[in-house]
Amino acid sequence: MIHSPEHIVILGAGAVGCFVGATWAIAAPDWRFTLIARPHLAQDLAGGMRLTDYDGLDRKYAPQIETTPEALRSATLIVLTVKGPATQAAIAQIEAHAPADVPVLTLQNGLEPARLLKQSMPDREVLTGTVTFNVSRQGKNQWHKGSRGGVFANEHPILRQLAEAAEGGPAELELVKDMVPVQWGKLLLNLNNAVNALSGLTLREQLSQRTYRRVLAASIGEALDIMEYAAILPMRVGATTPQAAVRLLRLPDFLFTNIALRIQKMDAHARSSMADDFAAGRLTEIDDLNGEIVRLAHEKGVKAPVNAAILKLVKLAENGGRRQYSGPELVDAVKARG
Ligand SMILES: NC(=O)C1=CN([C@@H]2O[C@H](COP(=O)(O)OP(=O)(O)OC[C@H]3O[C@@H](n4cnc5c(N)ncnc54)[C@H](OP(=O)(O)O)[C@@H]3O)[C@@H](O)[C@H]2O)C=CC1
Ligand SMILES: CC(C)(CO)C(=O)C(=O)O
Repeated sequence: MIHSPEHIVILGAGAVGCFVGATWAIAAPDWRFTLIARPHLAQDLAGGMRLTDYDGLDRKYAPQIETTPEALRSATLIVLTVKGPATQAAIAQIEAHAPADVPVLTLQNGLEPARLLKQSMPDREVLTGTVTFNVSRQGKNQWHKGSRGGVFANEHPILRQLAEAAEGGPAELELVKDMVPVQWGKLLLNLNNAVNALSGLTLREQLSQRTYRRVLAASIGEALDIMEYAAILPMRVGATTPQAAVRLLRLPDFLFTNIALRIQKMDAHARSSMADDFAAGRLTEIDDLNGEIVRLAHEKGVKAPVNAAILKLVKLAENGGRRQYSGPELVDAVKARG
C-alpha cells in the first residue's frame, strides 16, 4: 500500500535503470518516477518502452525522461544506476542539485561505488542495493529480464512501501538491515562478468562450456578462501550457496546445463554487463569486481593469482588487447599470468 507521494529519480537510464525503474513505476502508479538519460536514449524512448522477461512479461510503459540533472531538485529518493566509472560525475550532479536530506540508493555492482558515495557525501543518507538478475537491451526501446532474481536493498521507509507495491513483480524488492554480506555474495556472482566478457559469448553459451566454468570456479573458490581468511561471510544471493556453486560449476556439461542453467532460467541472449562494456568500447567495472578480491588479498597479506590474472586480461582488453578467448585459451592465459 502506497502512502506518501514520492518522487523517485533514477540517475542513469540504462539496462538496470530502465527495467527496474519502469517496473517499480508500474507497481507504484501514484508516485512520480523520472529517468535521467543520455539525450540519444531519450530520443530512442520517445515512443515509450517495452519491458519483457523469460516468464512472458510484455508491458509497454511511457516513462518521464529528463536529459539534465535538474529533476534531482524535487527528488525524494535518488536511485543511482550508472556504471562504476561514472559514479564520481554522478556524485557531482547529486551534490549540485539534490537537497542534502534526499537519500541515494545505489544499485551498482561491487562494494566500491557505495564506499565512494559515503565518503564523498558524508552528510547524505546512502542506501545500498543490488540487482541479482540480468537485464539486456533488445532493440531501441526494449529491456529484457534474462535470468531469475530480484533486488535487495537496505531498510528504509520509502523502500518499505515500494517493496510492498513491487511484491510478486519482476523487480521484487527484499529489504535487509545489513547489505554488506549481500554485496559480498553478489560480488561472487559478478566474478563471472569478466569470464563472460572474455569469452565473447552469451552467458548461456559460455556457462555451457566446462573450460570457462573451470576458470570461474577457480576465481570464486579463491575469493571464498580470501573472504574466509578476512572473516567475511558472503550471503547467498543466487540459487545455491557460493560453495555449492563452485561444486556445480565443475560438473560435466550435460549435468550443468540441465540442472543449473534451467533453474536460473538463463535467457539465450543474456550477456554480462561487462560484455556490454566491451561491446560499447567503454571502461569496465573490473577494478570493483575481481579487483576487490585482489585488494582484499593484498590487505590481508595473501595472494589472489587467479583474480589478479583475470584483472590483467580485462585491462589488456580495455586497452585494445585481445577480447575473445576460447575456454582452453582462457585457462592457459589465466595460468600464464597467475
Ligand atoms: N545489466 C545488468 O544485467 C546488470 C547490471 N548491474 C549493475 O548496475 C549498474 C548499471 O549497469 P547497466 O544498467 O548495465 O549500465 P548501462 O550502461 O546500461 O546504463 C547506465 C546508463 O547511464 C548513463 N549515464 C551515466 N552517467 C550518467 C549521468 N550522469 N546522467 C545520465 N545518464 C548517465 C550511461 O550513459 P553512457 O554509457 O553514455 O555513460 C548509460 O546509458 C552497474 O553497476 C552494473 O554492474 C547489476 C545487475 C545486472
Ligand atoms: C546479474 C549479473 C550477475 C549477470 O548478468 C550481473 O550483475 C551483471 O551482468 O552485471
